[in-house]
Amino acid sequence: MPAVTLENQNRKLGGYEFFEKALGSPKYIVAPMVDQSELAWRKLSRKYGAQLVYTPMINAKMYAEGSRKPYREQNFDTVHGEEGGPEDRPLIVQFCANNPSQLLTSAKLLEPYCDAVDINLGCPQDIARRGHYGSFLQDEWDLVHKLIHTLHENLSIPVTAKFRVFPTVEKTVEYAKMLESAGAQMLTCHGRIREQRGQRSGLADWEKIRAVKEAVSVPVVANGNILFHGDIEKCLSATGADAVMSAEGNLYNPAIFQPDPSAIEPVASTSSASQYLTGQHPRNTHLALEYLAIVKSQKTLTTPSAVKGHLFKLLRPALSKYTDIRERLGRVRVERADRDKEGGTAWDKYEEIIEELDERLERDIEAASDRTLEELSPIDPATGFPVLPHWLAQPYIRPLPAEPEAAKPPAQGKESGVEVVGP
Ligand SMILES: Cc1cc2nc3c(=O)[nH]c(=O)nc-3n(C[C@H](O)[C@H](O)[C@H](O)COP(=O)(O)O)c2cc1C
Repeated sequence: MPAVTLENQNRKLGGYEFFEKALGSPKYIVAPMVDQSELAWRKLSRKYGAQLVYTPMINAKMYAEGSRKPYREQNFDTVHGEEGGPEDRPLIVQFCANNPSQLLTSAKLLEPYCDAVDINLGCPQDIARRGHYGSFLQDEWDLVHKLIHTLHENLSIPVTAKFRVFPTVEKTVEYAKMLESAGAQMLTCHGRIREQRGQRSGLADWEKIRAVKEAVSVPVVANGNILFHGDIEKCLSATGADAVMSAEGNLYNPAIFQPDPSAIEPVASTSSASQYLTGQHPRNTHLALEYLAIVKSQKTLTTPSAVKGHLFKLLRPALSKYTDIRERLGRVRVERADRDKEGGTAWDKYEEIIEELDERLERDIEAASDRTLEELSPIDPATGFPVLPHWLAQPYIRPLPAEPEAAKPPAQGKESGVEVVGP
């Protein structure tokens, strides 16, 4: 383990100094997302207003084991200079780990390419239970302390942590204080408990995030319940947090952070869609084509599963109407040879199909040209949220589960829970 040098400790920014000087006081943050917050997506998100982006979670054990070279290449490409390069900053690299020395080995390898290293303490999935990481470390405070403290003592850049809340405010606050005392220089608080996952995701609890923010001195990022642009300010004022982080909202609409300057004044009536239409909702086919152009322009390879995942989420509203296109997109296969060529023929095939979809959307837009966006966005009685026209990027809102946890009214209005499909 490398020694703690005075030079390291002196150079290192902490807390708000780190937040302001190294990160540029970001308010809009894209979450770490396995197979979805990859370089190409980070670039698209930044173009549409994201001010800080996390890498997908990297497994520190596998990354540390140098023999598994493909794992390293697939998870952070240090060869082509794009990942962590000037266009990819500020950037936080996230690891999952349960072994401080493996974590340090991996973090040291990527330290030159990012502004901080984050530890995933929130993943609730079975894979995390089996791998003994994420939210399953919530009961092992000594280990969590050690993971954070090891990076705090030995990296030249700060360590941060992303965690889920506990069932009680008291325990949540105590945990957050422990993370801070271990050396975390920024905390991201996901306002759902470990059991809130999959169909039982329900709502994030912003009051617990507020309690954390009030209890610690380092910057706090609020995560959960951000579906529309308007939710950002609601969240910031309800939690007092320094920034918001979006995962699913960003995947379905990477422009979620951008206000729409032409938006009409929101009407204070719950039956009106206007209160949700204050942000930008670009045409989804345009976003998909823009994303593919980024994928094709890079030397860094994007995994076929990441590309497919993004296209299906972005285009979801349009594909629900044009199911023949959905089937054709689903049939596109990416051969190994494609992946090694620049771009690859599969990306061209996707483009061709999406351009055809775009022509259909163009006709639909023309046919609806005499109607306002609000008129075209009826409220869905099942969710209480508007459904925008199928050509626009928009959140995917699932009805809340009929479980008792969903019966709890949100403290701040009508924010809905979304089913979390990742860690
Ligand atoms: C596709 C996907 C992948 C995710 N992967 C990660 C991950 O790698 N690390 C992590 O800490 N959280 C991960 N998450 C959880 C999100 O970062 C976030 O905490 C959660 O989705 C709640 O935010 P949201 O309500 O904005 O979706 C993932 C979520 C999704 C939807």
